[in-house]
Amino acid sequence: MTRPFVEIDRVAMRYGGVEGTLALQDCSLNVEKGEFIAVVGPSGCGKSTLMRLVSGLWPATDGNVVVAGEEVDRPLSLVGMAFQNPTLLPWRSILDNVMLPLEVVPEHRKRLRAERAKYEQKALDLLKLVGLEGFGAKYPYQLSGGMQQRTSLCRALIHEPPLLMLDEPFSALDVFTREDLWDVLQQVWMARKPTVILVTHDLREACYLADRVLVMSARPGRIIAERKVPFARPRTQETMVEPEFTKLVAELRGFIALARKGEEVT
Ligand SMILES: Nc1ncnc2c1ncn2[C@@H]1O[C@H](COP(=O)(O)OP(=O)(O)OP(=O)(O)O)[C@@H](O)[C@H]1O
Repeated sequence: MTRPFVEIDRVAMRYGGVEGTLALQDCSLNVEKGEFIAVVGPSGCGKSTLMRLVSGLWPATDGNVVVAGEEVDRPLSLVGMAFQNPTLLPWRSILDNVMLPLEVVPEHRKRLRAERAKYEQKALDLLKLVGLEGFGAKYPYQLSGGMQQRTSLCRALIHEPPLLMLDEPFSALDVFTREDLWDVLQQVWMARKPTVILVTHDLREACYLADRVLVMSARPGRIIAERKVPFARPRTQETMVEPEFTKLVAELRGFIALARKGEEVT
């Protein structure tokens, strides 16, 4: 049997030393290669902390994080990330912001030098895919928040990372833009099958996009429930009005309500 692509084994994370905040405790989960999972849970339960540990941005206080068979002990280069706040570099054009991972990840730098035109075209194609054709030469301040967020999604995808870590990437967007981007992400996932970990507060988003939804307890966070999402792909607006979809969303909402009260999910 092949190993899961991401293995999180009884991880704990405490910020600020022994007296500090215990964000995660006894948190375990596995993600298979090419699987799309969503992590949901009460506010402050440690979802972003979990993302930081898997990306290697913080070391765990206890337990093990293994990605692609290797212990995570430094920031991973095989990961693409997008967060709620797009954090574009204001002095770089939109195109140059999208190209950034190719410049900072050593193994891409050489390829970029040899084939710049090809990668620029790829960045422009991604911008087109998210509805930003013609905006490559603009600067972040010239774009709306939603457009900046779409740029940040392109930046996460440009180097075709095998692992995509998305921490509430759509939460600041209006509902129409958000649902458009769900379809873009679904399209990218279906075409390339990266392994995806998506943190979201939006249960419809989780059920629209993921193969499996994992529910976290209140802080210190750990996984307390999971549900497979059985709907065929590509999922569409019709999927979201199916009774089974509504039922799944309601069930997950019930789990989170219990978690917020510190009660067990059975
Ligand atoms: N850098 C930090 N230093 C100290 N405490 C932190 C730090 N980052 C997070 N925390 C604390 O760890 C706990 C978990 O935070 P985290 O951001 O992981 O939760 P979350 O589930 O992503 O929250 P939300 O749903 O509100 O986005 C919180 O109590 C938070 O205050």
